[in-house]
Amino acid sequence: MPEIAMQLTNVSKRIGKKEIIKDLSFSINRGEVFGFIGPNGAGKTTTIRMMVGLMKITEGDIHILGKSIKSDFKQAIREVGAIVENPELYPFLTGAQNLKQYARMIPGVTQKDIDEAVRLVGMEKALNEKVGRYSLGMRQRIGIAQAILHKPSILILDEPTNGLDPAGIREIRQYIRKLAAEKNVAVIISSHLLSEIELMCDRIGIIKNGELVATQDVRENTSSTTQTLLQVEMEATPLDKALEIINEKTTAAQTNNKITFEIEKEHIPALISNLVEQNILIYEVSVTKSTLEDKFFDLIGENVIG
Ligand SMILES: Nc1ncnc2c1ncn2[C@@H]1O[C@H](COP(=O)(O)OP(=O)(O)OP(=O)(O)O)[C@@H](O)[C@H]1O
Repeated sequence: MPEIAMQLTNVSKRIGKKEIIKDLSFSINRGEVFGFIGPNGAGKTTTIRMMVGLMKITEGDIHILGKSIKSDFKQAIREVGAIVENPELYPFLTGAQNLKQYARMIPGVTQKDIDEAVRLVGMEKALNEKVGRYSLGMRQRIGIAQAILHKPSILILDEPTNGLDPAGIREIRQYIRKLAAEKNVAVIISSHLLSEIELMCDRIGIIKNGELVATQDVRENTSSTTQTLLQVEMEATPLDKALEIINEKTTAAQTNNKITFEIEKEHIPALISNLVEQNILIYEVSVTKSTLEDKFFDLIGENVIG
């Protein structure tokens, strides 16, 4: 049984008369990377601020390893590491000096803990350079190292990929996955760009207008049995004839000379050879996976993918 790291139960937030978060309930397991996705203004930051105790919960509760953030705040928050705004770092100090300085404020943190955090975010090499010379991605990684110095069970990152280039995003992804796998940390990452964090996450929760619209297992979607959209550009062939030729029960749609088949990946070779055997001229074959983005788009009903 996976251990629940964080449980939100009917969490609502009202500011004045405005209901910003509406009855949010979901849980995140240890060792899991959970993407919290939604368009700008959906309520991600508000939810995260409640998760880390920066904002009061109007109704409902959040439990961290079983401890209520409302009634047992100290015990609960001990298990949380977070970067809610940009990590606060001194640009004129080195990465190592920044971490030492920060560690001084946390009782019980040793040099060994610092070294371990540095290893986990892969910052050993640049540790003695001034932070002012770091790339944004490197700063993020030092920020993550800071946030995990006290060995929390949950790491919460609000929009960690904001402003990062693809290489920076790839690096963050790598270290976040490592943290979840090696340290059994539950990682919660918010973003309005699904494409940027899809590959980091085991599961995503989609929020819109303060409500959780859906949660979706990301792994499920990449399994080999997933239906694939196969677009074939061929000489003009009526759809029903094409379907007869390929001898497969599939859903298909036609636009001009292009037919898009929805089939399982393992059936693609047979489909193509059947067409070729019937002397149908094929000009182009391309695969568009039935991606999470399609699902996301269906759920949100607007393009917030970036
Ligand atoms: N203090 C406040 N008073 C009134 N309304 C607020 C307050 N804070 C946030 N809101 C509103 O609550 C909604 C959710 O905001 P929030 O910042 O949580 O969204 P978000 O999903 O994090 O968006 P973004 O990606 O833009 O940061 C928005 O409509 C925002 O205007």
